[in-house]
Amino acid sequence: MNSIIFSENASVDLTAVLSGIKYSSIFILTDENTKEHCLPIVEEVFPSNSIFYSIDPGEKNKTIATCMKIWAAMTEAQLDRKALFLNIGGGVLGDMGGFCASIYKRGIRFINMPTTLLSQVDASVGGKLGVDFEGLKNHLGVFNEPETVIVASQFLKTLPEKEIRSGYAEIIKHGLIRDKQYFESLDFDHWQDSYWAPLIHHSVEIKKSVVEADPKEAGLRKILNFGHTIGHAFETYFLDGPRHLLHGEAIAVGMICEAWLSHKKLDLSMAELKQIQDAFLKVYGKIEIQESDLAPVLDFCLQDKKNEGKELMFSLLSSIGDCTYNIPVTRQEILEAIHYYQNISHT
Ligand SMILES: O=C(O)C(=O)C[C@@H](O)[C@H](O)[C@H](O)COP(=O)(O)O
Repeated sequence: MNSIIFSENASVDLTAVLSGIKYSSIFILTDENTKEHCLPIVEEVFPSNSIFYSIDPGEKNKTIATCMKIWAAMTEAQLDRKALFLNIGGGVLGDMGGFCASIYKRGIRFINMPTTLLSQVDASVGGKLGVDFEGLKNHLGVFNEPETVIVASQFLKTLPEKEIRSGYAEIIKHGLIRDKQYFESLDFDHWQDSYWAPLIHHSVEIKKSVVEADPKEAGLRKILNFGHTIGHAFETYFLDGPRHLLHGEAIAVGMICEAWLSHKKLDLSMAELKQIQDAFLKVYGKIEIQESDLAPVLDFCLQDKKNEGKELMFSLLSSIGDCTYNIPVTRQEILEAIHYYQNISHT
């Protein structure tokens, strides 16, 4: 498992990390947002021969086509196998940059500096790397750990509220799957005023405990995917259109639908289902789903990585704080879950 540094000062900690690694050259990947807002925070640290490369931001650019541009830039810069790759960005950039580093000349070392709340509490742990393919989320990828991850709270100040809210969904998920007390300690009415450092720390601890027990998702790690079968399907379906959803917004919908499935198929009580849906609706409101959305969303669920053969396998809650995996769910049940969501009254 890689080391994770919780940093109060990104420049100081990056300097310390780089001075402990021998490398021939350093390739720094940013996107157009982090180039403007985050790179200046650490720029002074890099040697004069560093190579900087920036990509367009957003999930729609998490593709092999973008990887090919990155690999071309690495090749043009003549990076050798002792080169070091540094990702400064959110989950999309970290997953894709780590993937590029892992494939280039059969793999060079990389460091992650996650800059969004989402990537600090989620992608910072567990080495899931890759890209979307033919519209399917993370369809191509590998497991590979960075040398080090530097989680610097400074970067959060550069984010719009919508991005923070997106990351908050993964924090809520960590409570739901592993720690009821954590879930109940969250203030859904005033989530914007949360003190993020302890939440990031605790979420990382929860995720680490799961990943350490099952690094390659043979079993237990599937609980981290709660809300993601239906959530990823909505995220993918809305990706290019005007109803585009951030990852956290999509999995918030997914977690309400999958909480309903948990109530129907496992022991999640009606009271806890209501507690969960109220929490998400307070923070994310409700999205409009039309009948014509249902068939394509169901088709995307068929491609989920947890499925076995033709069987759709979900991670569901027995109660808040307790998640079980490999629960078969039918297409009809998914439809019912989405109908449940559509019919919730929310003002
Ligand atoms: O780390 C994991 O394992 C997770 O499932 C965490 C998820 O929150 C994360 O979004 C992950 O990238 C999803 O992976 P996928 O295997 O469903 O593509």
